[in-house]
Amino acid sequence: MHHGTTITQFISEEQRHAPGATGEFTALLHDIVTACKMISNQVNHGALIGALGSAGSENIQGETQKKLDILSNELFIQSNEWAGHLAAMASEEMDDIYHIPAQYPHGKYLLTFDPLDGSSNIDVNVSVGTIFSILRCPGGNEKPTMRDFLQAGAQQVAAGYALYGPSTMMVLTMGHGVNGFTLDQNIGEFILTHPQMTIPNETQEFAINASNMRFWDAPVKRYVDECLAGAEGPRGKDFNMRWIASMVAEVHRILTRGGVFLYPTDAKMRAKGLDGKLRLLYEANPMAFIVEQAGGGAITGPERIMDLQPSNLHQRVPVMLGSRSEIERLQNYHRA
Ligand SMILES: O=P(O)(O)OC[C@H]1O[C@](O)(COP(=O)(O)O)[C@@H](O)[C@@H]1O
Ligand SMILES: [Mg+2]
Ligand SMILES: [Mg+2]
Repeated sequence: MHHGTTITQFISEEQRHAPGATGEFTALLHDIVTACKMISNQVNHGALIGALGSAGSENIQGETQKKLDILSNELFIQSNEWAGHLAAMASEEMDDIYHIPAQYPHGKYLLTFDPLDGSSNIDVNVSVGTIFSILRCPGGNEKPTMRDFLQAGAQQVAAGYALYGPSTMMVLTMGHGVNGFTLDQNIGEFILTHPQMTIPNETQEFAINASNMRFWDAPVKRYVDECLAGAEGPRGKDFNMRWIASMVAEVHRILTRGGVFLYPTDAKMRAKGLDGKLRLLYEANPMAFIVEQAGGGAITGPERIMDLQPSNLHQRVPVMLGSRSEIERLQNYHRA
């Protein structure tokens, strides 16, 4: 019986055609895959291993950390620090960059990650995920600094996410389209189940946290109002709405059946000195890379996310992503 293509086979096959590939990148992705399998295992066991609930601490963004946020962060580090592919790492759950300990060899890549995205959903047993992005380290691997991480999203070498839902999936781009893999728990391997994922251009589904409606800027208000007006409104069609509060699950839905996801900035955030909710380096950029590689668009409102020059590690940005024609419309509304 043919079991299908494993993620390891898939990555190795792609790298075989990459000029100058040393195997370092392939090995790095392998370690990331292993980390996600370990996190999947912890998330699946939930209350059985006492993993639910809050850890009683806060991250640099002032958000309460869940036990599984911290555990996932540790698993990601342990799995990726030893092999010599990385110069440094950065994570939502760590204030500063993580230097590779001196006893391990250093490599040429940088890894940023959100170890557990949507963690407010953990205790209610709704889908969560892991998001990651791989960059080259421009300053060499001897003394990487925070500045090495401040690269536009367009510089990403690869990006992906793991989704811990009814099944565990890994969705990956290495800059040649987007492919999805499903974890076969019996053999412990991700198998290619969703080759060449693409986002339909048109859609009738949007996702936004409407509890913030009274704080929205005019272009966002206009867009949502027009969707809500349905067949009788200017759009001439009815729209459906979803809000999971796990960006990974929202992006996965959009990759599967189209749609748009909006987490805009608003008056309430600006009053707190924030530019958005989602983080540029380990949420917005990797998701923008995946969405664009699947034929969709990803903007802040007026600008393409992957063109932004980051100014700090935990920078937040407004995010609008999904079906291309809707993203173009939203961009036009923001530029009008
Ligand atoms: O709770 P809100 O305001 O609806 O925000 C939901 C958003 O927050 C996030 O959960 C942020 O990620 P973290 O859980 O990693 O902090 C996104 O995944 C999601 O889209
Ligand atoms: Mg997150
Ligand atoms: Mg998180």
